[in-house]
Order: sequence, then structure tokens, then C-alpha cells
Amino acid sequence: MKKERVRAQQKISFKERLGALKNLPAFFKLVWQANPAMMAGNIALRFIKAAIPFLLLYTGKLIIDKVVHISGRHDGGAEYNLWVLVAIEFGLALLSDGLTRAISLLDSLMGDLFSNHTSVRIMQHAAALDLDQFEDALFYDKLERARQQTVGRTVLLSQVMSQVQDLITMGFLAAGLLVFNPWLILLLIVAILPAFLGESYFNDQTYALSRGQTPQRRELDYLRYIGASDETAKEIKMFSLSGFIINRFKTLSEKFYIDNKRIAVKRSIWGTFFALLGSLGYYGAYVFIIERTITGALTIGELTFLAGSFRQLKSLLEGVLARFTTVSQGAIYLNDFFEFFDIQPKIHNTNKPRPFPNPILRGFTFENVGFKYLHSERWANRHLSFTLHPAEKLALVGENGAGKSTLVKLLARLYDPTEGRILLDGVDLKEYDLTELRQHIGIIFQDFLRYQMTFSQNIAAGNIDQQDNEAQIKASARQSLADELAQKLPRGYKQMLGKRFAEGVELSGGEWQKVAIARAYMRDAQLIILDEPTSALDARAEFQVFERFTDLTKGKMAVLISHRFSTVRMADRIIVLDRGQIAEIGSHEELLARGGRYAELFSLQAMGYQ
Ligand SMILES: Nc1ncnc2c1ncn2[C@@H]1O[C@H](COP(=O)(O)OP(=O)(O)OP(=O)(O)O)[C@@H](O)[C@H]1O
Repeated sequence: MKKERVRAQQKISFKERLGALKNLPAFFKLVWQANPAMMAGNIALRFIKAAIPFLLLYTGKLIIDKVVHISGRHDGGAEYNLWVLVAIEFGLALLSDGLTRAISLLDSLMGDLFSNHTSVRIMQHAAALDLDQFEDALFYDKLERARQQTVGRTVLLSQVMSQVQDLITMGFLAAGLLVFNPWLILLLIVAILPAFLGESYFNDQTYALSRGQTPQRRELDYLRYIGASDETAKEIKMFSLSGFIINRFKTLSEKFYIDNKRIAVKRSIWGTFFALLGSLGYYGAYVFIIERTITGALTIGELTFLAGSFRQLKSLLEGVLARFTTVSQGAIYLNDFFEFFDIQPKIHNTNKPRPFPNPILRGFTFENVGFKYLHSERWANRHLSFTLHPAEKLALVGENGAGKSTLVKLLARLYDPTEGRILLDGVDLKEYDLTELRQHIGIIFQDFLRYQMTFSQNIAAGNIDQQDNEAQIKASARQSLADELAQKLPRGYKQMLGKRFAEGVELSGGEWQKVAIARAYMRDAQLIILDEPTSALDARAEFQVFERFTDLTKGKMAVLISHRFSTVRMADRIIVLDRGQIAEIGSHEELLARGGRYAELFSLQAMGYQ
């Protein structure tokens, strides 16, 4: 699928880039929402600024004509009007400088606001999406690009504004030329057209090349990362892999350089030729204007005005064309940005969600539940039928990949069943308020997050509304044995954890688990799910953690996933999963007596401990 995508990207042509400009109105709507007043101010200032070049040139013309007129009279007398004109020109120059500064200030402030505004919108939207959407590679690429382009969008903002401003300036100047001599416009087009065509041709080439190089560029980034990073240093050193990585980097980057050089050289040679044509056009026009001045058809003031307008128009047009590449490139990235916002979650509340039952009276019932992951042909869970009763402790066992984690994710509605249904107190889980459902479930995943935040925040993550409730945080920590750990840290509960930030302390795998388990105690959940959270704890710690767990969750429902039978046997009932299906269900004693799969796995582990 990746290959197809890369090929599709290579084909993006000049026309398509032009088409991407259709994203701009929606983009500016967002900018407007970020701060309407600043946007309106910016537009007004730019409009005034756009008129200044024309006004300056025209005042210049009036001044020169006046000077010529006065000096022709040979009386050398001062002319009141002349000084007014000079003062106007001076005022215009001052205004222009002031406007430039004000516009660039507004641009940068708006850029900051807009980038904050969109970052928040991206996070809000991402938070509302389904877990399986995050697991889809295409979606993930889109999210990544939407996120990474924040800076790009800020640049795009000021570039589009400048582009429009320059086009307005050009409109003023072109109107001047048209009034004096329409032929000059034609000459201008002839002078610029070859450069324009050349520019777009080479832009296409460079763009296609750069898109085509995307996979290699990603590989280069990856090599650069594993070649020099704190996370990889240990293994790269021990396996002496640096030579191998550097050689691969050299080969790839060399090829890159050669491809890019070929286009750059061609572009430069043709560019010189087109610039020559442009200058020819300009001097052609100049000769024409001088000629008309000598014959008296134009005044000297008009000569300077027209020559100045022509020169400015030429350089503005060149600038606008060059900028078009960057603008359209930015507009293409907006596709990803807007497509990301078009994605809607499939798991959401019904129109009239039911309040979550408190207390739960009949429990959770799985009715022939089956689940397939997105893009997967295999059933991760199938034909699951059982009830988790109030106050019951249920353990899930089974080999790696048997479907244990999938089952608990279905319970928490991180996914909805592909077939069958899950009932809570006799009503489909989908009918309940999603937020309330998640509030009543405390779940600690196998791959729980190690927040690079303080010890206290790591625990409060289980119920962030209580982040200032020190007593509750400490009580939760005591229950999961994390409290002893906090005593040993230099800053106790205020200790920064992890290596990412200054003064952070890294914990061992088991220590992180104790911190994570404390999160489950932070909320008064009716169902607590622990998905192998004790795998890294030593035997004594695990025993203590579960001893407390059973005490603390008395009267509550709990689901435990563990590969250790010493833990599993504490549960009221055990479900043995095999390739997604229920192989056996019953208490530890019942299952041992049955002499089936559970008994076999149990004795295997018992042998290991002998
Ligand atoms: N996010 C996912 N996308 C696609 N397939 C997945 C995903 N997560 C798990 N699977 C597949 O679903 C099956 C069940 O996985 P699950 O994580 O539920 O197993 P498990 O019993 O918890 O395994 P373990 O003991 O290794 O944690 C596996 O075959 C796995 O490859």
C-alpha cells in the first residue's frame, strides 16, 4: 500500500498543485477564527501598503515634471507646490516603513496564535477518534503530516497574504502603464513568459524528484537517528554497527546529491538564459519610452514613472511566480490537514445515552462476541459468551496472541464487537454514556504510559481531576507499593520521572509498574482491569500487590490478565483463551480437577519453579 501511495504522490503535477489552492479559503477561515481582529487589521494594512509603490512613483513623476518646469523658467524661484509634493513623498516613504513593520509584527503574532489554535484543534480531534483509527497506517501518516506542518502553515499564512498584496500592487502599476501605453503591458508579458514557463517546468521536475525520494529520505532520517542517539547507542556499540550504518547513509546521500545536482545545474543554465530574455524585454521597453520622450510624446516625469513601473512590475511578477511554488506546496499539505478533520469516530454516544448504572446489578454479559482488527482477516476474539458478575474477580489466561488484551479493550469500548454484543445489566453497552462508562472502569494496560512528568502526576493521571489531592495520591501509592519508592527519591512525590527532562530520574521496569498500578486506585471505579501490570515485579512484590488488590477491590469487579498462575489462582473464575475462543472457564480448583488445558499449563509452570 505504501508503494502505491508514493507513486501517487510522484504524479502530482503543476495543475494539481494549482487545484490545491482551493484549500486556501477554508484555511483562511481557520486563521480568521484564531483572531478576527488581527486578521482584519492585517488585511487593511496590507491593502494600504499595496498602493504605496504606485503612489510613490506617481508623486516622483509629479516632482520631476515640476522641477523641469521650474528650471525651464530660469527664475530659480521656489515653488510652494513642489515642496508639498516632496513632503508627500517623504510621508509616503515613512508610512511604507511603518506599515512594513506593523505587518510583519501582525504576521508573526497571528502565526503564533494560529499555530497554537490548530495544535489544540488537532489534539481535540485526535482525542475524539477511535483507537483503530490510530492503528491505521494511512490515518497515521495523515495525522503526522497534519501535525508536522504547523510551522509550514504559519509560513503559508504570511506568504499568501504577501502574494495577494503584491498582486494588488501589480494591479495599480499595470493600470498606470495601461493609461500611458498599453503596448508596454504586452512587452512585459513577453519578457516574463519564458521565465514563468521555465520556472514551472523545473518546479515540476524538482517536486516529482523530491516526492519520489520520500522513502529514501525517510530511510536517511532513520539512519541518522539510529547512528547517533542515546536510545540506540548501547546496541549499536555492542554490535559494532556504526560502520554499516554510515556506509548505507553515504551510499544513499551520494545518490541523492547526484540526482539533485543534475536538476539544479540545468535549472541554473536555463534560468540565466530566461533572465537574459527578461532584461532584453525591460531594455526594449526602456528604449521605447526614451524614444517617445525625445519626440515629446512623454514628459521626463512620465519617463521615470513608466520605466520605474515597468521595472517594479517585472520584479514583482518574478517574485509572485517564485512564491507560487511555496504557496501551492503548502496548499497541498493542507489536503492532509483537512482530511484529518474529516475523519469521524465510529464509537460515539447514541442520541440519548443512558446513565451508567451505579451500582452495577447484573454485570457484563458477552453474547457470542467476535472481533477482527481493522485490515485483518483473522478473528482476534470469536464466539465469546460469558457473564462477569458483580463483585467477581475474573482472570484471563492463554498463550501470547490468544486475545486476552483484545477482550478487555472490548469491555472498555475502545473497540466495538464485529459480531455479537456486550450487555451491561441487560442493555447493550453502546447505549450507555461513553464518558461515564470509561470513568467507571479503571484500566492499566500492559503497555501503560510512562509519563515524563512528576511522580505525583504519574499517579494522578488515573483521575486527573484529583491532581491536587495529595492525600488520595499518597493513599493510592501506598496501595500499589509505590509509596516506598517515593520515599527513596530525592524529591519524593515532586520528583520528575524519566530521562527526557532535566533532573528526571529513570525507574526500573517494575518500579514504573508500581507507579502505574497506583493509577487504578485513583478512581472509584466499579470495574478494575489489570492487563499484565505485574510482569516486571519480583515475586515478593507481586504477591504483596495482589494481596492488597484483592482486599481493596472487595465488592468490585476485576479482570486480571497474567501469565503467572500464582496470581491467576486468586481469581474467582478463570477463562482460558485459545486462539481467541474460550477453551475453558471455571475456578482454579474446578479447572485443575478437569485436567484440561489449564491444568496442563499450570503443571508446566509449577515444574519450572521446582
Ligand atoms: N492493534 C492491533 N491490530 C491488529 N491486530 C492486532 C492488534 N492487537 C492485537 N492484534 C492481534 O490480535 C491477536 C490477539 O492479540 P491480543 O493482544 O489480544 O493477545 P494477548 O492474548 O493479549 O497476547 P499477549 O499475551 O502477548 O499480551 C493477536 O494475533 C494479535 O496479532
